[in-house]
Amino acid sequence: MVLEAIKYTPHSLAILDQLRLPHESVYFPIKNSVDAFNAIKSMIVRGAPAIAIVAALALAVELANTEFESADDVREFVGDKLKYLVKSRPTAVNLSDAARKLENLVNETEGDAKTVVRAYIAAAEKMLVDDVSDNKNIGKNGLEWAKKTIGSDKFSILTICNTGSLATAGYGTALGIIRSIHGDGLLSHAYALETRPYNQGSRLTAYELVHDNIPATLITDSMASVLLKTHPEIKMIVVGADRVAQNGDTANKIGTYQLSIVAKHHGVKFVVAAPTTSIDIQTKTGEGIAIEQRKPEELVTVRGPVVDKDGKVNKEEAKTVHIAAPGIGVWNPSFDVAPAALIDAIVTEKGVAEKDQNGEFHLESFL
Ligand SMILES: CSC[C@H]1O[C@H](OP(=O)(O)O)[C@H](O)[C@@H]1O
Repeated sequence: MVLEAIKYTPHSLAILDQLRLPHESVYFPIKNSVDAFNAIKSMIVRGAPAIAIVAALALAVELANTEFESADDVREFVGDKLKYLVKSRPTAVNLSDAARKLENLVNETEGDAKTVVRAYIAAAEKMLVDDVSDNKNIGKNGLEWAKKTIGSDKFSILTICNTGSLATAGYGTALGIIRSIHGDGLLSHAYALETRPYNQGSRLTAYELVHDNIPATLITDSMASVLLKTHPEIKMIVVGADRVAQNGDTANKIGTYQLSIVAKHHGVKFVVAAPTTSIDIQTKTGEGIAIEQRKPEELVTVRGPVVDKDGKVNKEEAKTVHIAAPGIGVWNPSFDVAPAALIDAIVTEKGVAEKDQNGEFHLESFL
């Protein structure tokens, strides 16, 4: 069975509720832009490519179920809804990139209201299809780069957060590279960071690795340094991206920056996997990337199914528990920035970006 975060048919959209994974697999209906905004904001769906696609398709469903007097009414409606959806999460560029492309499309499409609606829906549906093929190309390009750079012996890989089928339309980006390296017989073992505080690693990446029967081990974020020190077979850290600046600085899940430092110290390749829709050529460096601050409750509470006295997980009963001293201050940035200087390669669907002899990336050639 293929893992599907997004279920779409013309006029209807449902997303896998990622707040209930890994213990429950429940699809959540999305009828319009408000449903999509709330699902993205609350992280029922998350992952830079996935939130862009869900936003685009939610508006497609809403348009298909709305009557318009004129083409200009459609254009105004689409513009307003996309501006609203972009506000749901600020750091990942995929959402604002998709919104810009879709707004331009409807403004450039001539004809009556139904023609403009049809053009929007076709473009949104193409994003869903293109994302999966882009991810498979990222996987292929990452595998070829690994063979060239690391060699043809089996090796192990460490990753953070969730960058798989649950963060995209399918296959994944960084986890897509792990899938491709595993599929080629070159993967010895995958290590997944639990990725506090939202636990995308322990809840989502672990779920995908078990689903695909990929040999893997879950570790806490604090174990990453000593794991590299004691496991020389780990030759690569591969991470996703929420926004890659023009110079290659990359915003990704909180904890990524320190992995780039640890990788450098231990001589491990640090690789970013990102579709070109994650590259923001207008933002010159990582200094220009807005970092989303999330609410303290995500750090001081944990929700999950109750484990009864004999260790059995009771999926019928979920509880939220408080795990910090009441009254303590909380800092909860959702992302940080790995500097281009510590990144060995940025793997896209169009090829692999590496730094020139001056230590500079040239990402514009991939757009
Ligand atoms: C291919 S997913 C990219 C990116 O999105 C995730 O963030 P979040 O789970 O908060 O949406 C994480 O940073 C992934 O690396």
